Amino acid sequence: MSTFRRLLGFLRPYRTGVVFSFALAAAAMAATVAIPWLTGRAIDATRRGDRNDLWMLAIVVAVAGLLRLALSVGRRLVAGRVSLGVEVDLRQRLYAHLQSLELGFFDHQQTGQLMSRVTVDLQAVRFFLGYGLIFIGQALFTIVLAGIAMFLLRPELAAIALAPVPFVVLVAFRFGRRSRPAMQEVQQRVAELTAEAEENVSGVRVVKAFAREERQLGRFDHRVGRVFEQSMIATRLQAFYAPFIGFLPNIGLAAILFVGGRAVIDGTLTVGEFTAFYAYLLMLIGPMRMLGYMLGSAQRATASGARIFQLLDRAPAMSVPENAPPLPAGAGRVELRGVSLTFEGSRQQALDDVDLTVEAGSTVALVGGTGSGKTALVSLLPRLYDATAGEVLIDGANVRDVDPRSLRHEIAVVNDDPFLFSATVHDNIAYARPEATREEVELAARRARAEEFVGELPDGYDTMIGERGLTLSGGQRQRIAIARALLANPRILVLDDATSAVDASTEQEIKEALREVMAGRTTFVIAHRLSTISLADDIVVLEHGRIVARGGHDELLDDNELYAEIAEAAGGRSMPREAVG
Ligand SMILES: Nc1ncnc2c1ncn2[C@@H]1O[C@H](COP(=O)(O)OP(=O)(O)OP(=O)(O)O)[C@@H](O)[C@H]1O
Repeated sequence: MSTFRRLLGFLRPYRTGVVFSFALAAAAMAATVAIPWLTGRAIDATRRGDRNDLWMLAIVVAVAGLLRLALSVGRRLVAGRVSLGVEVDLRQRLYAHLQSLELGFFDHQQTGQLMSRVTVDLQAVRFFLGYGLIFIGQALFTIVLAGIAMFLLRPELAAIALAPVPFVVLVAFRFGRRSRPAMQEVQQRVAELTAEAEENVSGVRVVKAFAREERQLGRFDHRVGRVFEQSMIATRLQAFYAPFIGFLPNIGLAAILFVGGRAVIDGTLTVGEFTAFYAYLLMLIGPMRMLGYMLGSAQRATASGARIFQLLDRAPAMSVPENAPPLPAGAGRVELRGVSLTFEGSRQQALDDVDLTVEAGSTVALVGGTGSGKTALVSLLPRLYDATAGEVLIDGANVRDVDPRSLRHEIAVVNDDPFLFSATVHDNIAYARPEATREEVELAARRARAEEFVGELPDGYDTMIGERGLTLSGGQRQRIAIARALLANPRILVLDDATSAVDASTEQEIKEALREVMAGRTTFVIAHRLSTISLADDIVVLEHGRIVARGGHDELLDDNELYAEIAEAAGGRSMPREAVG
Protein backbone atom coordinates (compact mmCIF):
# COMPACT_ATOMS: atom_id res chain seq x y z
CA MET A 1 0.00 0.00 0.00
CA SER A 2 1.35 3.44 -0.82
CA THR A 3 2.59 5.63 2.00
CA PHE A 4 0.03 8.23 1.09
CA ARG A 5 -2.90 5.84 1.42
CA ARG A 6 -1.57 4.52 4.69
CA LEU A 7 -1.33 8.08 5.98
CA LEU A 8 -4.97 8.64 5.08
CA GLY A 9 -5.74 5.63 7.27
CA PHE A 10 -4.86 7.74 10.31
CA LEU A 11 -7.90 9.88 9.55
CA ARG A 12 -10.28 6.94 9.87
CA PRO A 13 -11.22 7.56 13.50
CA TYR A 14 -11.95 11.18 12.61
CA ARG A 15 -14.15 10.47 9.62
CA THR A 16 -17.00 12.61 10.94
CA GLY A 17 -14.70 15.52 11.70
CA VAL A 18 -13.09 15.33 8.26
CA VAL A 19 -16.42 15.16 6.44
CA PHE A 20 -17.74 17.98 8.56
CA SER A 21 -14.77 20.25 7.91
CA PHE A 22 -14.98 19.54 4.19
CA ALA A 23 -18.68 20.40 4.29
CA LEU A 24 -17.98 23.62 6.18
CA ALA A 25 -15.16 24.50 3.78
CA ALA A 26 -17.46 23.85 0.82
CA ALA A 27 -20.24 26.00 2.28
CA ALA A 28 -17.76 28.81 3.03
CA MET A 29 -16.51 28.62 -0.54
CA ALA A 30 -20.05 28.69 -1.90
CA ALA A 31 -20.57 31.95 0.01
CA THR A 32 -17.28 33.28 -1.36
CA VAL A 33 -18.16 32.35 -4.92
CA ALA A 34 -21.51 34.11 -4.58
CA ILE A 35 -19.83 37.45 -3.84
CA PRO A 36 -18.41 38.28 -7.33
CA TRP A 37 -21.72 37.30 -8.91
CA LEU A 38 -23.59 39.60 -6.52
CA THR A 39 -20.99 42.32 -7.13
CA GLY A 40 -21.52 42.02 -10.89
CA ARG A 41 -25.27 42.43 -10.44
CA ALA A 42 -24.69 45.44 -8.16
CA ILE A 43 -22.57 47.13 -10.83
CA ASP A 44 -25.28 46.54 -13.41
CA ALA A 45 -27.83 47.97 -10.94
CA THR A 46 -25.62 51.05 -10.58
CA ARG A 47 -25.61 51.51 -14.34
CA ARG A 48 -29.39 51.17 -14.40
CA GLY A 49 -29.65 53.61 -11.48
CA ASP A 50 -31.69 51.05 -9.51
CA ARG A 51 -31.17 52.15 -5.89
CA ASN A 52 -33.44 49.47 -4.41
CA ASP A 53 -31.58 46.60 -6.06
CA LEU A 54 -28.25 48.12 -5.07
CA TRP A 55 -29.32 48.34 -1.45
CA MET A 56 -30.58 44.74 -1.42
CA LEU A 57 -27.45 43.42 -3.11
CA ALA A 58 -25.17 45.25 -0.67
CA ILE A 59 -26.99 43.59 2.23
CA VAL A 60 -26.78 40.14 0.61
CA VAL A 61 -23.01 40.61 0.03
CA ALA A 62 -22.58 41.53 3.69
CA VAL A 63 -24.62 38.45 4.75
CA ALA A 64 -22.56 36.22 2.44
CA GLY A 65 -19.40 37.68 4.00
CA LEU A 66 -20.68 37.02 7.53
CA LEU A 67 -21.73 33.50 6.61
CA ARG A 68 -18.28 32.86 5.23
CA LEU A 69 -16.72 34.16 8.43
CA ALA A 70 -18.82 31.89 10.66
CA LEU A 71 -18.26 28.84 8.47
CA SER A 72 -14.50 29.43 8.32
CA VAL A 73 -14.21 29.72 12.11
CA GLY A 74 -16.16 26.46 12.48
CA ARG A 75 -14.03 24.77 9.86
CA ARG A 76 -10.79 25.80 11.56
CA LEU A 77 -12.00 24.56 14.92
CA VAL A 78 -13.08 21.17 13.55
CA ALA A 79 -9.94 20.76 11.43
CA GLY A 80 -7.73 21.77 14.37
CA ARG A 81 -9.36 19.07 16.48
CA VAL A 82 -8.72 16.47 13.75
CA SER A 83 -5.11 17.57 13.33
CA LEU A 84 -4.32 17.45 17.04
CA GLY A 85 -6.19 14.16 17.41
CA VAL A 86 -4.06 12.62 14.65
CA GLU A 87 -0.97 13.97 16.40
CA VAL A 88 -1.95 12.40 19.74
CA ASP A 89 -2.75 9.05 18.10
CA LEU A 90 0.47 8.99 16.11
CA ARG A 91 2.60 9.90 19.12
CA GLN A 92 1.00 7.24 21.29
CA ARG A 93 1.25 4.62 18.60
CA LEU A 94 4.89 5.37 17.87
CA TYR A 95 5.80 5.43 21.53
CA ALA A 96 3.93 2.20 22.31
CA HIS A 97 5.66 0.58 19.35
CA LEU A 98 9.10 1.72 20.51
CA GLN A 99 8.36 0.27 23.94
CA SER A 100 7.41 -3.05 22.37
CA LEU A 101 10.73 -3.40 20.55
CA GLU A 102 13.48 -5.53 22.03
CA LEU A 103 16.67 -4.10 23.50
CA GLY A 104 18.71 -5.30 20.52
CA PHE A 105 16.87 -2.83 18.27
CA PHE A 106 18.05 0.12 20.35
CA ASP A 107 21.67 -1.09 20.28
CA HIS A 108 21.78 -0.06 16.65
CA GLN A 109 19.82 3.21 16.82
CA GLN A 110 20.96 6.75 17.32
CA THR A 111 18.73 8.40 19.91
CA GLY A 112 18.55 11.63 17.90
CA GLN A 113 17.34 9.76 14.81
CA LEU A 114 14.47 8.28 16.78
CA MET A 115 13.70 11.63 18.41
CA SER A 116 13.56 13.30 15.02
CA ARG A 117 10.99 10.79 13.81
CA VAL A 118 8.72 11.25 16.76
CA THR A 119 8.92 15.06 16.54
CA VAL A 120 9.87 16.60 13.17
CA ASP A 121 8.38 13.88 10.97
CA LEU A 122 5.29 13.61 13.06
CA GLN A 123 4.64 17.35 12.78
CA ALA A 124 4.83 17.23 9.00
CA VAL A 125 2.33 14.39 8.86
CA ARG A 126 -0.15 15.87 11.27
CA PHE A 127 -0.06 19.29 9.59
CA PHE A 128 -0.84 17.76 6.25
CA LEU A 129 -3.55 15.39 7.48
CA GLY A 130 -5.19 18.00 9.66
CA TYR A 131 -4.96 21.11 7.49
CA GLY A 132 -3.23 20.43 4.17
CA LEU A 133 -5.82 18.00 2.86
CA ILE A 134 -8.67 20.34 3.69
CA PHE A 135 -6.85 23.28 2.07
CA ILE A 136 -6.35 21.21 -1.06
CA GLY A 137 -10.01 20.21 -1.01
CA GLN A 138 -11.02 23.81 -0.48
CA ALA A 139 -8.80 25.04 -3.31
CA LEU A 140 -10.16 22.42 -5.71
CA PHE A 141 -13.70 23.20 -4.65
CA THR A 142 -13.20 26.92 -5.24
CA ILE A 143 -11.80 26.25 -8.70
CA VAL A 144 -14.75 23.99 -9.56
CA LEU A 145 -17.38 26.38 -8.16
CA ALA A 146 -15.84 29.46 -9.77
CA GLY A 147 -15.59 27.43 -13.00
CA ILE A 148 -19.29 26.54 -12.85
CA ALA A 149 -20.24 30.14 -12.08
CA MET A 150 -18.19 31.31 -15.06
CA PHE A 151 -19.80 28.73 -17.34
CA LEU A 152 -23.22 29.88 -16.24
CA LEU A 153 -22.28 33.48 -16.98
CA ARG A 154 -20.61 32.94 -20.36
CA PRO A 155 -19.52 29.43 -21.48
CA GLU A 156 -17.11 30.58 -24.21
CA LEU A 157 -15.36 33.04 -21.88
CA ALA A 158 -15.23 30.38 -19.16
CA ALA A 159 -13.50 27.99 -21.58
CA ILE A 160 -10.81 30.61 -22.23
CA ALA A 161 -10.46 31.45 -18.54
CA LEU A 162 -10.10 27.82 -17.49
CA ALA A 163 -7.76 26.80 -20.32
CA PRO A 164 -4.68 27.04 -18.03
CA VAL A 165 -6.11 24.56 -15.50
CA PRO A 166 -4.81 21.38 -17.24
CA PHE A 167 -1.36 22.97 -17.33
CA VAL A 168 -1.61 23.71 -13.63
CA VAL A 169 -2.34 20.03 -12.97
CA LEU A 170 0.58 18.99 -15.15
CA VAL A 171 3.01 21.38 -13.47
CA ALA A 172 1.77 20.36 -10.02
CA PHE A 173 2.33 16.71 -10.90
CA ARG A 174 5.87 17.33 -12.10
CA PHE A 175 6.56 19.34 -9.00
CA GLY A 176 5.41 16.46 -6.82
CA ARG A 177 7.61 13.96 -8.62
CA ARG A 178 10.72 16.09 -8.30
CA SER A 179 10.21 17.38 -4.83
CA ARG A 180 9.37 14.16 -2.96
CA PRO A 181 12.89 12.63 -3.03
CA ALA A 182 14.36 16.06 -2.27
CA MET A 183 12.12 16.40 0.79
CA GLN A 184 12.90 12.87 1.96
CA GLU A 185 16.59 13.71 1.92
CA VAL A 186 15.93 16.94 3.88
CA GLN A 187 14.11 14.96 6.59
CA GLN A 188 16.94 12.42 6.73
CA ARG A 189 19.52 15.17 7.17
CA VAL A 190 17.44 16.89 9.84
CA ALA A 191 17.43 13.57 11.71
CA GLU A 192 21.23 13.35 11.42
CA LEU A 193 21.47 16.86 12.81
CA THR A 194 19.20 15.97 15.74
CA ALA A 195 21.34 12.91 16.43
CA GLU A 196 24.47 15.05 16.44
CA ALA A 197 22.89 17.55 18.83
CA GLU A 198 21.73 14.76 21.13
CA GLU A 199 25.21 13.19 21.28
CA ASN A 200 26.77 16.57 22.01
CA VAL A 201 24.48 17.10 24.97
CA SER A 202 24.69 13.52 26.30
CA GLY A 203 28.44 13.42 25.86
CA VAL A 204 29.05 16.90 27.24
CA ARG A 205 31.31 15.60 30.02
CA VAL A 206 33.66 13.95 27.56
CA VAL A 207 33.58 16.97 25.25
CA LYS A 208 34.49 19.31 28.09
CA ALA A 209 37.02 16.97 29.63
CA PHE A 210 38.98 16.77 26.39
CA ALA A 211 38.31 20.42 25.51
CA ARG A 212 36.91 19.32 22.15
CA GLU A 213 34.16 21.92 21.88
CA GLU A 214 35.57 23.24 18.63
CA ARG A 215 35.66 19.85 17.01
CA GLN A 216 32.04 19.23 18.06
CA LEU A 217 31.08 22.64 16.77
CA GLY A 218 32.80 21.84 13.49
CA ARG A 219 30.89 18.56 13.16
CA PHE A 220 27.66 20.31 14.02
CA ASP A 221 28.32 23.07 11.47
CA HIS A 222 28.94 20.42 8.86
CA ARG A 223 25.56 18.82 9.62
CA VAL A 224 23.82 22.21 9.62
CA GLY A 225 25.43 22.90 6.24
CA ARG A 226 24.14 19.61 4.85
CA VAL A 227 20.59 20.44 5.94
CA PHE A 228 20.95 23.91 4.43
CA GLU A 229 22.20 22.60 1.08
CA GLN A 230 19.47 20.05 0.73
CA SER A 231 16.79 22.46 1.93
CA MET A 232 17.98 24.90 -0.73
CA ILE A 233 17.46 22.25 -3.39
CA ALA A 234 13.92 21.71 -2.12
CA THR A 235 13.38 25.46 -1.78
CA ARG A 236 14.57 26.11 -5.34
CA LEU A 237 12.06 23.60 -6.63
CA GLN A 238 9.34 25.21 -4.58
CA ALA A 239 10.48 28.72 -5.51
CA PHE A 240 10.02 27.94 -9.17
CA TYR A 241 6.99 25.69 -9.22
CA ALA A 242 4.71 27.31 -6.65
CA PRO A 243 4.68 30.82 -8.22
CA PHE A 244 4.51 29.23 -11.68
CA ILE A 245 1.31 27.46 -10.67
CA GLY A 246 0.03 30.84 -9.43
CA PHE A 247 1.12 32.54 -12.66
CA LEU A 248 -0.84 30.37 -15.07
CA PRO A 249 -4.26 31.90 -14.26
CA ASN A 250 -2.77 35.33 -15.10
CA ILE A 251 -2.62 34.24 -18.72
CA GLY A 252 -6.36 33.57 -18.51
CA LEU A 253 -6.74 37.01 -16.97
CA ALA A 254 -5.09 38.71 -19.96
CA ALA A 255 -7.17 36.69 -22.41
CA ILE A 256 -10.40 37.57 -20.57
CA LEU A 257 -9.50 41.28 -20.51
CA PHE A 258 -9.05 41.19 -24.24
CA VAL A 259 -11.98 38.95 -25.29
CA GLY A 260 -14.41 40.07 -22.54
CA GLY A 261 -13.51 43.75 -22.98
CA ARG A 262 -14.36 43.49 -26.69
CA ALA A 263 -17.70 41.85 -25.84
CA VAL A 264 -18.51 44.78 -23.54
CA ILE A 265 -17.62 47.26 -26.29
CA ASP A 266 -19.79 45.28 -28.74
CA GLY A 267 -22.60 45.38 -26.20
CA THR A 268 -22.95 41.58 -25.91
CA LEU A 269 -21.71 41.56 -22.28
CA THR A 270 -22.72 43.90 -19.48
CA VAL A 271 -20.05 45.68 -17.43
CA GLY A 272 -21.41 43.87 -14.35
CA GLU A 273 -21.00 40.45 -15.97
CA PHE A 274 -17.55 41.39 -17.13
CA THR A 275 -16.57 42.52 -13.60
CA ALA A 276 -18.00 39.33 -12.09
CA PHE A 277 -15.99 37.28 -14.55
CA TYR A 278 -12.88 39.18 -13.80
CA ALA A 279 -13.42 38.75 -10.06
CA TYR A 280 -13.81 34.97 -10.54
CA LEU A 281 -10.53 34.76 -12.31
CA LEU A 282 -8.80 36.74 -9.57
CA MET A 283 -10.43 34.36 -7.15
CA LEU A 284 -8.72 31.41 -8.85
CA ILE A 285 -5.22 32.77 -8.27
CA GLY A 286 -5.21 32.29 -4.48
CA PRO A 287 -6.39 28.65 -4.52
CA MET A 288 -3.98 27.78 -7.32
CA ARG A 289 -1.07 29.17 -5.31
CA MET A 290 -2.37 27.34 -2.28
CA LEU A 291 -2.52 24.16 -4.33
CA GLY A 292 1.14 24.56 -5.24
CA TYR A 293 2.14 25.17 -1.66
CA MET A 294 0.02 22.38 -0.23
CA LEU A 295 1.27 19.89 -2.77
CA GLY A 296 4.72 20.72 -1.37
CA SER A 297 3.49 19.99 2.12
CA ALA A 298 1.95 16.75 0.84
CA GLN A 299 5.39 15.73 -0.43
CA ARG A 300 6.94 16.54 2.90
CA ALA A 301 4.26 14.58 4.75
CA THR A 302 4.70 11.58 2.45
CA ALA A 303 8.48 11.67 2.95
CA SER A 304 8.02 11.91 6.71
CA GLY A 305 5.29 9.28 6.66
CA ALA A 306 7.67 6.86 4.94
CA ARG A 307 10.18 7.39 7.75
CA ILE A 308 7.52 6.90 10.41
CA PHE A 309 6.26 3.71 8.77
CA GLN A 310 9.81 2.39 8.60
CA LEU A 311 9.74 2.48 12.38
CA LEU A 312 6.19 1.20 12.81
CA ASP A 313 6.84 -1.66 10.41
CA ARG A 314 9.84 -2.91 12.36
CA ALA A 315 8.20 -5.89 14.04
CA PRO A 316 9.38 -6.79 17.54
CA ALA A 317 11.91 -9.60 17.09
CA MET A 318 11.24 -11.07 20.51
CA SER A 319 8.05 -13.07 20.33
CA VAL A 320 5.96 -14.06 23.30
CA PRO A 321 3.45 -16.90 23.00
CA GLU A 322 -0.13 -15.77 23.35
CA ASN A 323 -1.44 -16.01 26.90
CA ALA A 324 2.05 -16.84 28.15
CA PRO A 325 1.81 -17.92 31.81
CA PRO A 326 3.73 -16.08 34.51
CA LEU A 327 7.01 -17.49 35.75
CA PRO A 328 6.13 -20.48 37.95
CA ALA A 329 6.74 -20.20 41.68
CA GLY A 330 10.19 -21.26 42.76
CA ALA A 331 13.28 -20.27 44.64
CA GLY A 332 15.31 -19.11 41.65
CA ARG A 333 17.11 -22.11 40.18
CA VAL A 334 18.87 -21.12 36.97
CA GLU A 335 19.91 -23.49 34.24
CA LEU A 336 21.61 -22.71 30.93
CA ARG A 337 21.66 -25.60 28.46
CA GLY A 338 23.99 -25.38 25.48
CA VAL A 339 23.51 -21.63 25.26
CA SER A 340 25.16 -19.61 22.51
CA LEU A 341 24.64 -15.95 21.75
CA THR A 342 25.70 -13.90 18.77
CA PHE A 343 24.61 -10.27 18.92
CA GLU A 344 22.95 -8.81 15.84
CA GLY A 345 25.51 -7.32 13.52
CA SER A 346 28.35 -9.09 15.29
CA ARG A 347 30.43 -11.82 13.68
CA GLN A 348 31.77 -13.16 16.92
CA GLN A 349 29.93 -15.35 19.39
CA ALA A 350 29.52 -13.61 22.75
CA LEU A 351 28.59 -16.94 24.36
CA ASP A 352 29.57 -20.31 23.00
CA ASP A 353 27.78 -23.47 24.11
CA VAL A 354 27.46 -22.60 27.77
CA ASP A 355 26.07 -25.15 30.24
CA LEU A 356 25.56 -23.78 33.73
CA THR A 357 23.34 -24.71 36.64
CA VAL A 358 23.03 -22.40 39.61
CA GLU A 359 21.05 -23.80 42.51
CA ALA A 360 18.35 -21.69 44.10
CA GLY A 361 19.58 -19.40 46.81
CA SER A 362 23.25 -19.73 45.94
CA THR A 363 25.62 -16.98 44.92
CA VAL A 364 27.84 -17.36 41.92
CA ALA A 365 30.59 -15.01 40.79
CA LEU A 366 31.34 -14.67 37.09
CA VAL A 367 34.91 -13.73 36.35
CA GLY A 368 36.82 -13.37 33.14
CA GLY A 369 38.67 -10.87 31.03
CA THR A 370 36.94 -7.97 29.41
CA GLY A 371 34.60 -9.04 26.64
CA SER A 372 34.56 -12.63 27.87
CA GLY A 373 30.74 -12.72 27.95
CA LYS A 374 29.87 -12.08 31.60
CA THR A 375 27.31 -9.36 30.95
CA ALA A 376 26.03 -11.24 27.93
CA LEU A 377 25.34 -14.27 30.11
CA VAL A 378 23.35 -12.45 32.77
CA SER A 379 21.38 -10.42 30.20
CA LEU A 380 19.83 -13.69 29.02
CA LEU A 381 18.14 -14.30 32.38
CA PRO A 382 15.56 -11.46 32.20
CA ARG A 383 15.45 -12.11 28.44
CA LEU A 384 16.94 -8.78 27.47
CA TYR A 385 18.36 -10.78 24.57
CA ASP A 386 17.36 -14.18 23.24
CA ALA A 387 19.95 -16.91 23.07
CA THR A 388 20.85 -17.79 19.49
CA ALA A 389 20.95 -21.46 20.48
CA GLY A 390 20.18 -23.47 23.59
CA GLU A 391 17.77 -22.88 26.43
CA VAL A 392 17.63 -20.66 29.49
CA LEU A 393 15.48 -22.09 32.27
CA ILE A 394 14.41 -20.45 35.49
CA ASP A 395 12.75 -22.68 38.04
CA GLY A 396 12.25 -25.16 35.25
CA ALA A 397 10.51 -22.76 32.86
CA ASN A 398 12.03 -21.70 29.56
CA VAL A 399 12.29 -17.90 29.65
CA ARG A 400 10.86 -17.80 26.11
CA ASP A 401 7.61 -19.42 27.23
CA VAL A 402 6.66 -17.16 30.12
CA ASP A 403 5.28 -13.66 30.35
CA PRO A 404 8.36 -11.39 30.19
CA ARG A 405 6.81 -8.97 32.67
CA SER A 406 6.54 -11.60 35.40
CA LEU A 407 10.04 -12.83 34.50
CA ARG A 408 11.57 -9.37 34.80
CA HIS A 409 9.68 -8.78 37.99
CA GLU A 410 11.62 -11.62 39.54
CA ILE A 411 15.06 -10.62 38.31
CA ALA A 412 16.74 -7.36 39.26
CA VAL A 413 19.88 -6.24 37.49
CA VAL A 414 22.25 -3.57 38.77
CA ASN A 415 25.09 -2.57 36.49
CA ASP A 416 28.13 -0.36 36.79
CA ASP A 417 26.62 2.73 35.16
CA PRO A 418 23.00 2.74 36.31
CA PHE A 419 20.48 5.01 34.71
CA LEU A 420 18.43 7.20 37.02
CA PHE A 421 15.40 9.19 35.92
CA SER A 422 14.89 12.94 36.40
CA ALA A 423 12.72 12.37 39.47
CA THR A 424 13.10 12.36 43.23
CA VAL A 425 15.38 9.94 45.04
CA HIS A 426 12.26 8.27 46.46
CA ASP A 427 10.72 7.76 43.02
CA ASN A 428 13.95 6.41 41.60
CA ILE A 429 14.26 3.83 44.36
CA ALA A 430 10.57 2.96 44.10
CA TYR A 431 10.74 2.63 40.29
CA ALA A 432 9.92 -1.08 40.24
CA ARG A 433 7.33 -0.77 43.02
CA PRO A 434 5.76 2.71 42.94
CA GLU A 435 3.31 1.68 45.65
CA ALA A 436 6.12 1.07 48.17
CA THR A 437 5.83 3.02 51.41
CA ARG A 438 8.40 5.56 52.56
CA GLU A 439 9.54 3.07 55.24
CA GLU A 440 10.19 0.37 52.65
CA VAL A 441 12.12 2.82 50.47
CA GLU A 442 14.20 3.94 53.45
CA LEU A 443 14.91 0.34 54.47
CA ALA A 444 16.14 -0.46 50.95
CA ALA A 445 18.32 2.66 51.00
CA ARG A 446 19.73 1.68 54.38
CA ARG A 447 20.64 -1.76 53.12
CA ALA A 448 22.32 -0.29 50.06
CA ARG A 449 24.23 2.12 52.34
CA ALA A 450 22.61 5.06 50.60
CA GLU A 451 20.86 6.37 53.68
CA GLU A 452 23.64 8.63 54.88
CA PHE A 453 24.27 10.59 51.70
CA VAL A 454 20.55 10.82 50.90
CA GLY A 455 20.10 12.41 54.34
CA GLU A 456 22.62 15.06 53.36
CA LEU A 457 20.84 15.99 50.11
CA PRO A 458 18.89 19.29 50.32
CA ASP A 459 15.45 17.65 50.40
CA GLY A 460 16.47 14.15 51.47
CA TYR A 461 14.40 11.53 49.67
CA ASP A 462 12.43 14.28 47.94
CA THR A 463 15.50 15.76 46.23
CA MET A 464 15.14 15.87 42.46
CA ILE A 465 17.99 14.08 40.74
CA GLY A 466 19.25 15.66 37.52
CA GLU A 467 18.93 13.91 34.18
CA ARG A 468 20.43 10.40 34.32
CA GLY A 469 21.30 11.09 37.94
CA LEU A 470 24.33 13.05 36.81
CA THR A 471 24.10 15.33 39.83
CA LEU A 472 25.19 12.36 41.97
CA SER A 473 28.57 10.69 42.08
CA GLY A 474 29.08 7.33 40.39
CA GLY A 475 29.14 5.51 43.73
CA GLN A 476 26.00 7.31 44.92
CA ARG A 477 24.18 6.36 41.74
CA GLN A 478 25.20 2.74 42.17
CA ARG A 479 23.87 2.73 45.73
CA ILE A 480 20.52 4.17 44.62
CA ALA A 481 20.39 1.48 41.94
CA ILE A 482 21.13 -1.25 44.47
CA ALA A 483 18.36 0.11 46.71
CA ARG A 484 16.04 0.08 43.68
CA ALA A 485 16.88 -3.56 43.01
CA LEU A 486 16.47 -4.56 46.65
CA LEU A 487 13.08 -2.89 46.90
CA ALA A 488 11.94 -4.90 43.90
CA ASN A 489 12.46 -7.96 46.12
CA PRO A 490 13.50 -10.21 43.24
CA ARG A 491 14.01 -13.96 43.19
CA ILE A 492 17.26 -13.47 41.31
CA LEU A 493 19.66 -10.59 41.85
CA VAL A 494 22.34 -9.69 39.31
CA LEU A 495 25.11 -7.37 40.42
CA ASP A 496 27.07 -6.57 37.28
CA ASP A 497 30.04 -4.57 38.52
CA ALA A 498 27.47 -2.87 40.73
CA THR A 499 29.93 -1.61 43.30
CA SER A 500 32.76 -0.69 40.95
CA ALA A 501 32.43 3.03 41.71
CA VAL A 502 32.15 2.89 45.49
CA ASP A 503 35.22 3.04 47.69
CA ALA A 504 36.57 -0.08 49.36
CA SER A 505 35.18 0.68 52.80
CA THR A 506 31.67 1.50 51.51
CA GLU A 507 31.83 -1.62 49.38
CA GLN A 508 32.65 -3.59 52.49
CA GLU A 509 29.58 -2.13 54.20
CA ILE A 510 27.33 -2.78 51.19
CA LYS A 511 28.65 -6.31 51.04
CA GLU A 512 27.75 -6.99 54.62
CA ALA A 513 24.29 -5.65 53.97
CA LEU A 514 24.07 -7.66 50.77
CA ARG A 515 24.91 -10.88 52.54
CA GLU A 516 21.73 -10.42 54.49
CA VAL A 517 19.72 -9.62 51.36
CA MET A 518 21.28 -12.35 49.29
CA ALA A 519 20.24 -15.02 51.71
CA GLY A 520 17.40 -16.91 50.08
CA ARG A 521 17.98 -15.39 46.64
CA THR A 522 20.00 -16.60 43.72
CA THR A 523 22.66 -14.00 43.10
CA PHE A 524 25.04 -13.47 40.21
CA VAL A 525 27.99 -11.25 40.97
CA ILE A 526 30.26 -9.87 38.28
CA ALA A 527 33.22 -8.12 39.81
CA HIS A 528 36.80 -7.24 39.29
CA ARG A 529 37.67 -6.97 42.98
CA LEU A 530 38.51 -10.07 44.91
CA SER A 531 36.64 -8.68 47.89
CA THR A 532 33.41 -8.71 45.87
CA ILE A 533 34.13 -12.05 44.27
CA SER A 534 34.40 -13.35 47.81
CA LEU A 535 30.65 -12.88 48.19
CA ALA A 536 30.16 -15.99 46.08
CA ASP A 537 30.05 -19.63 47.10
CA ASP A 538 31.04 -20.62 43.68
CA ILE A 539 33.15 -18.99 40.95
CA VAL A 540 32.67 -19.46 37.21
CA VAL A 541 35.53 -18.45 34.92
CA LEU A 542 34.67 -17.31 31.40
CA GLU A 543 36.96 -16.92 28.42
CA HIS A 544 35.87 -16.00 24.90
CA GLY A 545 32.27 -16.81 25.75
CA ARG A 546 33.01 -20.28 27.14
CA ILE A 547 33.06 -21.54 30.68
CA VAL A 548 36.61 -22.69 31.28
CA ALA A 549 36.52 -23.47 35.00
CA ARG A 550 34.24 -23.55 38.00
CA GLY A 551 34.90 -24.02 41.68
CA GLY A 552 35.94 -22.40 44.93
CA HIS A 553 38.64 -19.76 45.15
CA ASP A 554 41.45 -21.94 46.48
CA GLU A 555 40.67 -24.77 44.16
CA LEU A 556 40.68 -22.47 41.13
CA LEU A 557 43.88 -20.76 42.20
CA ASP A 558 45.64 -24.09 42.03
CA ASP A 559 43.94 -25.47 38.96
CA ASN A 560 43.30 -22.58 36.68
CA GLU A 561 46.01 -20.33 35.37
CA LEU A 562 43.59 -17.72 34.02
CA TYR A 563 41.86 -17.46 37.38
CA ALA A 564 45.17 -17.17 39.19
CA GLU A 565 46.06 -14.27 36.90
CA ILE A 566 42.69 -12.59 37.40
CA ALA A 567 42.86 -13.05 41.16
CA GLU A 568 46.34 -11.60 41.22
CA ALA A 569 45.17 -8.53 39.37
CA ALA A 570 42.01 -8.31 41.48
CA GLY A 571 43.80 -7.89 44.76
CA GLY A 572 46.09 -10.77 45.58
CA ARG A 573 45.89 -14.48 45.92
CA SER A 574 44.37 -14.73 49.33
CA MET A 575 40.65 -14.28 49.82
CA PRO A 576 39.55 -11.61 52.28
CA ARG A 577 38.91 -13.15 55.65
CA GLU A 578 35.15 -12.93 55.84
CA ALA A 579 34.85 -15.04 52.70
CA VAL A 580 36.33 -18.06 54.31
CA GLY A 581 33.71 -20.46 55.62
N1 LIG B 1 24.69 -5.14 22.40
C1 LIG B 1 25.74 -5.69 21.82
N2 LIG B 1 25.79 -5.77 20.48
C2 LIG B 1 26.84 -6.36 19.87
N3 LIG B 1 27.88 -6.89 20.52
C3 LIG B 1 27.89 -6.85 21.86
C4 LIG B 1 26.82 -6.23 22.58
N4 LIG B 1 27.09 -6.33 23.89
C5 LIG B 1 28.27 -6.97 23.99
N5 LIG B 1 28.77 -7.29 22.78
C6 LIG B 1 30.00 -8.04 22.50
O1 LIG B 1 29.86 -9.32 23.10
C7 LIG B 1 31.07 -9.72 23.74
C8 LIG B 1 30.82 -10.03 25.22
O2 LIG B 1 30.50 -8.83 25.89
P1 LIG B 1 30.15 -8.73 27.42
O3 LIG B 1 29.58 -7.38 27.63
O4 LIG B 1 29.34 -9.88 27.83
O5 LIG B 1 31.58 -8.79 28.09
P2 LIG B 1 31.97 -8.76 29.63
O6 LIG B 1 32.59 -10.07 29.94
O7 LIG B 1 30.80 -8.36 30.44
O8 LIG B 1 33.07 -7.63 29.61
P3 LIG B 1 33.40 -6.45 30.66
O9 LIG B 1 34.02 -7.06 31.84
O10 LIG B 1 34.35 -5.60 29.89
O11 LIG B 1 32.09 -5.77 30.95
C9 LIG B 1 32.06 -8.59 23.51
O12 LIG B 1 32.87 -8.99 22.42
C10 LIG B 1 31.21 -7.41 23.14
O13 LIG B 1 31.89 -6.59 22.23
